[in-house]
Amino acid sequence: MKRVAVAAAVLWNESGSVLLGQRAPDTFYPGYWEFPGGKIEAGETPREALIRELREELGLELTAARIAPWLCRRHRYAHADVTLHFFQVWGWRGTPQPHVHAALTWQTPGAWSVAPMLPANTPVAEALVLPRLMVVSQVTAASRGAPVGSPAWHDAAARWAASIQAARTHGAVIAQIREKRLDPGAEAGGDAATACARLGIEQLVAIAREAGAERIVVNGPPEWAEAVGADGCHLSAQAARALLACGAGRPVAQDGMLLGVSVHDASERAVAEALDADYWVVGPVAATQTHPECSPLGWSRFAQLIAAPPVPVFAIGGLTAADLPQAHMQGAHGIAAIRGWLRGQ
Ligand SMILES: Nc1nc2c([nH]c(=O)n2[C@H]2C[C@H](O)[C@@H](COP(=O)(O)OP(=O)(O)OP(=O)(O)O)O2)c(=O)[nH]1
Repeated sequence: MKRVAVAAAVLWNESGSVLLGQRAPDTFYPGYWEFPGGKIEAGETPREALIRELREELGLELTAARIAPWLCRRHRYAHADVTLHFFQVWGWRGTPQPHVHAALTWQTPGAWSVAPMLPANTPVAEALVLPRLMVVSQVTAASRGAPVGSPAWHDAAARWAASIQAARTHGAVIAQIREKRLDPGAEAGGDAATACARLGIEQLVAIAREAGAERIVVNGPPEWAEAVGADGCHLSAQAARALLACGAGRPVAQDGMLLGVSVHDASERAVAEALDADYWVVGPVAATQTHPECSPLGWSRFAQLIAAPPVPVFAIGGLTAADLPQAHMQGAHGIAAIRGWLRGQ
C-alpha cells in the first residue's frame, strides 16, 4: 500500500478556537473537515512542509517560534497508509484564505458545529479536549501518614484542593490521585485498611470535583478508578510493565475511561504504546523532591524521548504553570506537577 507522510496544523486563535478546512468536491473524502496541511515532499522536514502547505493553502506566513510538534498518528485508509504529523501553531501573518478548501471555519474543540471530520482525526479531536494541566495529589505523604479523615489529613487535602484551584486559573485540569499508601490493594491489606483506603480515595475524588477538576484519574488498578467513580486510571511505569508482562491488553474496564502511563525512558515508552494508553506523563524534566534518585532529563532529552508521540504527553518534574509555553515548544501537550501550582502565590 502507498505510504504517505503529511504535516497538518492545529491553528489556535486568541479565543481558543482552531481552524478547520472542508475538503473540496474533487478530492478523496469530499466534504469532510480536516486540519490544514498536506503531503511532505521529498527532502522536506514535517515542519518545512507545514510552513509551505499553509502558505499555499491558506496564504499564511507562520511564525517559526510559535510552531510546536504535538501528535503523530498513523491511519490506514483504503487508498494509502498515512502518517500524520500534527503541530500546534499560535502565531502567523495574514488572514486564512480558502485557496484549496471548499470552506474554512474556526471551531471550539469539543463544541464542533461541523461534521464529519476525516476518520484519522477522531483521536486528534479527543486529544484537543484533554486538559493541559495535571495536578497530582500527595495528601497521605503531606500529612505524614495521618489517618484518613483526621484534621492533619483534611489540612493536606485542603491544600491539594487549593492547588487544583490555582491550576484552574491557567486552564482546564486533570486531577491525578496518587496516594501510594492509600492503595486499597497494597500489602498492608486487611478489610479495615482496605475500607479506609477506599474511603480516602472517594473523599479525594469528591474534593477534586468540588475544586473544579474537569477529569479525575486514580493512580492504581482500573477496578479502583471505576469503583470510586473516577474518569480513568493512571499506571506507574512499574505497574504498566507488570500488566504487559502478564499478557494483559489495555486494562480499562469501561468505555470512555482514560488510561495514563508514567514514562521515564525509551523502554517504558514502548510499554505505554503497547498498552495503548491515552496519555503519557514523562519526566522528570528537572530535579524533583519526589524522585531525588532520578537524574533529570532536561528539555532536550525530554523532546527526544517523546518524539512523534501518538497521544498527548504531560511533562513532569520540577515544573510550574510558567513552564507551559516551553513544554509546548518541546512537544508536550501539557504539564503535571505536585507542588508547582501554589508556587509564587
Ligand atoms: N491536511 C490534512 N490531511 C489529513 C488530515 N487527516 C487525514 O487523515 N489526512 C489525510 C488525508 C490525505 O490522505 C492526506 C492529506 O493529503 P493531501 O491533502 O495533501 O492530498 P489529497 O490526498 O487530498 O490529494 P492530492 O494532493 O494527492 O491530490 O492526509 C488532516 O487533518 N489534515
